Amino acid sequence: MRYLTFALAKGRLAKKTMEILEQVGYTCEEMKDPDSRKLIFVNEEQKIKIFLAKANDVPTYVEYGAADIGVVGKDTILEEGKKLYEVIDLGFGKCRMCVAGPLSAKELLQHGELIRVATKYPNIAKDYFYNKKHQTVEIIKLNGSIELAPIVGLSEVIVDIVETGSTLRENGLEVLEEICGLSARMVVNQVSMKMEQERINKLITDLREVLIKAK
Ligand SMILES: Nc1ncnc2c1ncn2[C@@H]1O[C@H](COP(=O)(O)OP(=O)(O)OP(=O)(O)O)[C@@H](O)[C@H]1O
Ligand SMILES: O=P(O)(O)OC[C@H]1O[C@H](OP(=O)(O)OP(=O)(O)O)[C@H](O)[C@@H]1O
Repeated sequence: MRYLTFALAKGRLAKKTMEILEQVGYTCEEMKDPDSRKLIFVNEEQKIKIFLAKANDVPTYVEYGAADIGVVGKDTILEEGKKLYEVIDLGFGKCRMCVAGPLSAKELLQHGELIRVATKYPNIAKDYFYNKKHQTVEIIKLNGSIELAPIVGLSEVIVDIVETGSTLRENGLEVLEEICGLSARMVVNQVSMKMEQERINKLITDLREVLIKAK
């Protein structure tokens, strides 16, 4: 039997991802060592390999088939636009992709003004403003602390993730428009879906059962 390889997003989603995989019987004890610098873990018995990668890179590993399966946020899937199958909404890592800014920017948005939009997600922002709202905007790519942009005058609004809303609140910003809801998803390589149909379908069925029981 060939190894089934999982690419998991490190960071916020990693712990819950490992927990849910354990609930369907996939384990990698070695991964739990916090001091380990090892990048990939093998479970010989279960014929699986698991590696943690930067969230943005997970769709790339899965598209090229370096991983059969990936677990990553819907925001990353939308932003990366890779060819893969999205098979399950895992229900954790829930948050929203929003346009946010000071309340005064609401009018600029409503009047379709040529505004500057700072974001870590240029493709999601372009799709929203160009294709859905038919509004011309200038997109400015940033890599973090996006909420700073309207405060220091880099942009009028931002497109970013909102979970509890604390970061916006503490910086005098508000949700101005909601783009979409987000959560962790399982994605599958298109060839693996055919070649490893039986094992992957069983994994999907088992995950669905775990998710239903947890409700
Ligand atoms: N409050 C939140 N902020 C950011 N992401 C969140 C939040 N809540 C849930 N998520 C989800 O968790 C995923 C991973 O977030 P995480 O911060 O670990 O990665 P990242 O944003 O790629 O990290 P970084 O670029 O800082 O390394 C996001 O892609 C998103 O789907
Ligand atoms: O609504 P909240 O619960 O406040 O969460 C949202 C914030 O969390 C994320 O930032 P992160 O912590 O990943 O840091 P970053 O800005 O450096 O990406 C996101 O980009 C928001 O800034």
